[in-house]
Amino acid sequence: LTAEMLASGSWKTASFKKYNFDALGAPTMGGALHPLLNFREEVRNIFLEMGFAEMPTASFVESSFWCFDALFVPQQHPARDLQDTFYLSDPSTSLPPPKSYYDAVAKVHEHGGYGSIGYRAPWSDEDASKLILRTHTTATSSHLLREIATQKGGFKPAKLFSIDRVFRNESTDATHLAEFHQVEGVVADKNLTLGDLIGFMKTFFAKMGLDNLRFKPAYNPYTEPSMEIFAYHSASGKWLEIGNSGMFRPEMLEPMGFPKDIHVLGWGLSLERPTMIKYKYKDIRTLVGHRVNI
Ligand SMILES: COC[C@@H]1[C@H](c2ccc(C#Cc3ccccc3)cc2)[C@@H]2CN(C(=O)Nc3ccc(OC4CC4)cc3)C[C@@H](O)[C@@H](O)CN12
Repeated sequence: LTAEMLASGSWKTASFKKYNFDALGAPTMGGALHPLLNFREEVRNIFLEMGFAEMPTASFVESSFWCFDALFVPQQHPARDLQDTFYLSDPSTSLPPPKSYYDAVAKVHEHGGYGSIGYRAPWSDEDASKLILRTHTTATSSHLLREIATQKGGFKPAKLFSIDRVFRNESTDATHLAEFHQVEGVVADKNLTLGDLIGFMKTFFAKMGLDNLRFKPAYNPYTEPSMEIFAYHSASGKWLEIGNSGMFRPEMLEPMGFPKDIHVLGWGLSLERPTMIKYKYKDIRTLVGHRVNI
């Protein structure tokens, strides 16, 4: 039956086969979650079943103060250079946090304190106020930790996680983009030890199917001791670097207002690296939709 037959009236004399009401319609292609968002849900569920609460990570823009200074990252640190960090031009600066906290951070950088000799370099208010695209979700952790340390009713233990986009001014290639999703777990409680950090990571990574872990001493400005984490990946038969971790330093926690016996541990990894391995992507740019001439 066509439009012409209807218009000309020839349908009246035409013979048609019996209408098959049982015929199936054309198969419709159902939608699917993007692999990255699929894996993000898997990681979110791992944290939730470990009793962690999700941090509010909506601010991609942060001040250098919260992304670096509050974390005791020195103002001369190369990570703060233009080739590693995206700086905003308009607006280019932010308002400082409450003066008492700001001054405590400036003091520990310039003169030390809490057993630390500090960086003994002149503090720059201008550097601390510069607005950037956050280079790690640890910037959000520093906001939340400050809130926990100063909340009404005093400190209460916390288990927090974040999974969101971070931005680094890096050249792109098959495994690096100028942005990626960082996954971060943070625990604040009385007298936490390195053993607790290792225990949390063993539980977390075991839920990702990584049981055989090794830890290697590393350096972060905001954690001491710090460790890189490696896992034996049976599918590839290789040891893979799967993240970084450490115990946040007193030079960061005490200016925030934490009592001396409250320790904070943290660990982090990316979302893209495991997703690429799980879904067998060779090039990260095909994972996130950049046009790639492979
Ligand atoms: C600029 O690079 C940063 C990113 C990203 C990363 C590194 C460190 C942190 C952190 C942290 C931290 C430290 C202390 C306290 C709080 C947070 C977060 C993300 C991954 C971290 N990495 C990473 O994700 N690797 C990884 C993770 C899981 C995985 O699972 C597969 C099924 C087997 C495979 C690989 C390690 C490397 O890929 C590394 O080369 C790239 N790293």
